[in-house]
Amino acid sequence: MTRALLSLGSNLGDRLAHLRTAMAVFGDDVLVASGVYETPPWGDTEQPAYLNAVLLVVDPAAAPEDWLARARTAEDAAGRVRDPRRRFGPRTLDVDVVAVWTDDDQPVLSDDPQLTLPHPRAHLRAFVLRPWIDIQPYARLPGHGWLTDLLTSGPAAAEVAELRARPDLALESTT
Ligand SMILES: Nc1ncnc2c1ncn2[C@@H]1O[C@H](COP(=O)(O)OP(=O)(O)OP(=O)(O)O)[C@@H](O)[C@H]1O
Ligand SMILES: Nc1nc2c(c(=O)[nH]1)N=C(CO)CN2
Repeated sequence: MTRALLSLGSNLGDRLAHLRTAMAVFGDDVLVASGVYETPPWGDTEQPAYLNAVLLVVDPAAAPEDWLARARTAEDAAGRVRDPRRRFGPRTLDVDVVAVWTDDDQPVLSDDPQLTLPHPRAHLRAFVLRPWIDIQPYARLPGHGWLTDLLTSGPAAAEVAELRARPDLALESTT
């Protein structure tokens, strides 16, 4: 199992620093990082705006559950506190495994509640699909088709216009 698309989100504290914490945890396995977008809160609207980005990561030795374990490591490193009473509530860092592909480019499918693949809400989220198409214009979200179609006529299409690119907030530090 080698490739994964990860979604990063932060809306508490130093949001960019938290996204960069995730970059650091995945280190050399980051093949491409998207640009950063400022996005209105989805699912639970009474919270601050998020910064969102995605990473395409590659590790020939990583099983799907390894990506999830490393996502949790990144969230913990950013000091995430879980509030079980608030499902889509604010957080320093959220790292979701959007999809995983095998060496021979087959999507990994799973209905395990601990690691559902692809992520069951990815197709509903402009904050995942919009940064993703920047780095993989011809990608498909397994089970949901082309990103181009999802962004133009899928359930998240109307939200795309609410996202704001933040080229001033690069994930990869140039200094
Ligand atoms: N593809 C996936 N990526 C990340 N977590 C997943 C995935 N599939 C299932 N999970 C499980 O979801 C549980 C809740 O994760 P988390 O607290 O990050 O959810 P959330 O961020 O509030 O909601 P969402 O997953 O919709 O962004 C975790 O215990 C994790 O094991
Ligand atoms: N814009 C935006 N909204 C969210 C996000 C996120 O990353 N970005 N993450 C959530 C956690 O499930 C809930 N809502």
